[in-house]
Amino acid sequence: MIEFQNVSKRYGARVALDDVSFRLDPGEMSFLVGHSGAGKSTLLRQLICLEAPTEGRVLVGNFDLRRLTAEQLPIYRRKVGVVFQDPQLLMDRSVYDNVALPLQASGFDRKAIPHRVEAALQQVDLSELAGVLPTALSSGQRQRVGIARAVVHRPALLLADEPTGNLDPDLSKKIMKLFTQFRNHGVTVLIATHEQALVESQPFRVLRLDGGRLVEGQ
Ligand SMILES: Nc1ncnc2c1ncn2[C@@H]1O[C@H](COP(=O)(O)OP(=O)(O)OP(=O)(O)O)[C@@H](O)[C@H]1O
Repeated sequence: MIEFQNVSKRYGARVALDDVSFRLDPGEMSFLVGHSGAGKSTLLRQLICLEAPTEGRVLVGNFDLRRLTAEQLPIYRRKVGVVFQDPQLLMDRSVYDNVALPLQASGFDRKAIPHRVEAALQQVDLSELAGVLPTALSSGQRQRVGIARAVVHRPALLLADEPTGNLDPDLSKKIMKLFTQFRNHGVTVLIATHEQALVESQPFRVLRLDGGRLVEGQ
């Protein structure tokens, strides 16, 4: 599903990723760990095509990210769901509207949108709160809205950057359970996190970056 081939990323003289190679199989779930500044977010940015590597190649499914055309980029992006530490919801729009937004923006069949949004909200156990504003939600609920928004396109790949960073341990476990459920439906999941206890409590592969080098999990 994902293959990094000798990927390096430099910002001027600063090396953020240094000759990183690994593969993730379809439906595999893994953690991306490492100290602050180790290169976790940089690695995720290559997968979202926010940046290109300085050297090396990133393959995702049938896509070689270096060779994506302008027409292929939005098609690729719809195959990738992204969850951030702060879900950055639109506070003046309902939960439903927040989750519907990516579908509306991509020109998804309008008649099919309600069904898709309801299915995504059901997956994160928020169906009953579809009509409320995010201001009325707890931080754990807001994060679940962010996850519903990330999966509403039914992506094959789900990336998360510190998705439990603002949550207490019980809520973190609940979020992890959701990721595991997506994995059980065949989604490839890669979660960048600082939370060692969370990583140790789960049976998944660990990719560890240290100063931009992949030192564990290749
Ligand atoms: N746009 C940029 N311009 C210059 N340097 C950058 C840029 N983005 C990242 N870096 C540098 O690349 C290195 C890796 O940063 P990155 O944000 O990927 O680490 P991280 O492991 O995600 O850290 P954290 O856990 O603190 O988010 C760091 O030295 C960082 O300062």
